[in-house]
This record gives sequence, structure tokens and C-alpha cells, in this order.
Amino acid sequence: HSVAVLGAPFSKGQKRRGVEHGPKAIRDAGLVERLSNLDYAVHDFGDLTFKHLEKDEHFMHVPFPRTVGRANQLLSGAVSGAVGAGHTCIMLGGDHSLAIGSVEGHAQQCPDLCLIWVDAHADINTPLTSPSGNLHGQSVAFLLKDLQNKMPEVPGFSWMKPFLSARDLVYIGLRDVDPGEHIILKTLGIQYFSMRDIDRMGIQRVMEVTLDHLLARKQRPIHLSFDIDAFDPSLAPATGTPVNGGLTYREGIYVTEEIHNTGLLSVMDVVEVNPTLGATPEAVDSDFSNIQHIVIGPDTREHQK
Ligand SMILES: N[C@](CCCC[B-](O)(O)O)(CCN1CCCCC1)C(=O)O
Ligand SMILES: [Mn+2]
Ligand SMILES: [Mn+2]
Ligand SMILES: [Mn+2]
Repeated sequence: HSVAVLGAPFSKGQKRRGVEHGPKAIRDAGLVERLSNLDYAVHDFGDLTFKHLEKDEHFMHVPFPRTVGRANQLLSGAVSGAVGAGHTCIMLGGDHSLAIGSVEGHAQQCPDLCLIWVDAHADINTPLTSPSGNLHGQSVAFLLKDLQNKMPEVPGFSWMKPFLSARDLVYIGLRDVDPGEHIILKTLGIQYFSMRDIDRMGIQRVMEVTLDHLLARKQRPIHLSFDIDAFDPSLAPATGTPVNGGLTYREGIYVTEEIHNTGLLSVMDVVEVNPTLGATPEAVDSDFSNIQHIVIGPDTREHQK
């Protein structure tokens, strides 16, 4: 079947410059070619063009709310279009605030979707709990119906309303969760597997329980939102919020292979790649070839043994 590649060169969900170059860096490392070599029909939709809104005052301590909201409204339409056209969509970020538009657009086509969030962070702060105000740490809070009564009206987001149930979300890779986020995770009973859980259970068991939790009742489309800071910084240093003690290369491969093997992957976000950060040129290059391999999985012919 066919794959749509959609670039979202956007950085205003956080304060560090450079993550807007993520899509180009991933493309330059050969994503489209590698997908084509795996006999996928690849439709490269190119990069979205985001407008920086002139008047965009902070909302509380949240920077660029209208710019971020507008970007996600645009992205939502693009992802909805790609999925509606029958493609599996790969969205290249850009910072993780883009998951708001990506998941919302996906849900327009697939209201019964489930969400697997691979990340060092929970990204579930509300504007009231966020220590930084940065919207890339609040994405999930905008999606969840269960948090509706805890969310203020943020300017720029009136185009959407929360649609996801807490039971339809699983986290993998958590190791830097803020106090307010921890309270939300516990209160909503959200299923998560921290790095400590992975240490104890092993990645095979984590994936078994994750896919059982999400798919046992019924098979449905999977949205995989993959923040590359889920990886250990030794593997993926070129990212804005690195945290030690992350996923190994093999764990990353296993997570994506198990999701691939369900045949239910419908949209994947690859976000927080910042080629201007924390890396030497060779590290940047290995970063992206690693990401390529993880995102696409090894040559599928290996599976057909
Ligand atoms: N939870 C943080 C980081 C969010 C990262 C967003 B992601 O996952 O898309 O990269 C704050 C993290 N923490 C704050 C106190 C000092 C240490 C970092 C926040 O700013 O909300
Ligand atoms: Mn994230
Ligand atoms: Mn993160
Ligand atoms: Mn990050």
C-alpha cells in the first residue's frame, strides 16, 4: 500500500531554534528512497508552510498559542486528507506540539483510533501545571476528553475539541514526568510503561501488554507518536530535551516492528529532531540513519522468512 510523507517544519511549541529543520534532515538522510526500496508507493506531500502570526501574546506563561494553534489546524487538514486518500501517513516534525493537529486530523478519518506515545516525557501538562509553558509538553492534554474540565480556553485552539479517551492511550519510554503530569496519569488511570517498567518487564512483554490493552476488544487504527528523545541520548543527541537512560536501538526497533506487524499502523509522527543540537556531523548522520531504520523497520523481506 501507499505511504504519504508530510513535512511540518515547525518549532514554536518550544523555545529552541533548529527543530524546524527536522523534516529536511530526515529527508536528506534518505527516508523517501528507503521507503521506495521497500516497494511502498511513496507520495511526498512536501513541507507545510506555517505563518508566524504577528500579534500572538502569551496566554498565561504559554508562548505563541495562536501560532501553534493555527499550525495544528493546518496540519490537521493535511493529515486528514492524506489518511482519507488511503495513505499511511508519516508526519515529520518539528516539535511535539504538532501531535495535536496530527492526531486530531487522523481522528477525523478514524474516530476509533488508539494512540501509542513513545517519549521520555508524558507531554500531558495543562497550561496550569506546565513548568515551562511550552506547548510541546502539553499536546496530550489538548486531546483528552477526560481533561476537558481541567483545560482553560487557550487562544488559537477554538477550531478543535478533545476527542480521545484516556483508555485509548499508552505511553512507552517515560523517564522525565513532571509532578502535575504524574497526578494526571494516576488520576486518569492512563496505561504507561516507564523505562523502569521496561527494565523490569522487558520490551517484549511491554509490547504484548500495550497491544492487548489497545486492541483486545477490537482491532483499530494505530497512531504512533514517536518523539526521538525516547531514545538514549547516546543514540539520538540531536533533540531539544534529552534525558539519560533511554531506549536502546534494539528496543526502538522492537517497538516499531511489533506495531508494523499488527498491520494497523495508520499515522506515525517522527518529532523533535533538531539537527542543530548536541551532535557532531557524524553523530547527526548516524542519528538519522538510525531513525530511518527504526521508522521504516529493517528490510521487510527479513520478516518473510
Ligand atoms: N515536561 C517538560 C518537558 C516537555 C518536553 C516535550 B517533548 O516531550 O515533546 O520533548 C519539562 C521537563 N522538565 C521541567 C523541569 C526541569 C527538567 C525538565 C515541559 O516543559 O512540560
Ligand atoms: Mn514529546
Ligand atoms: Mn520528549
Ligand atoms: Mn524533546
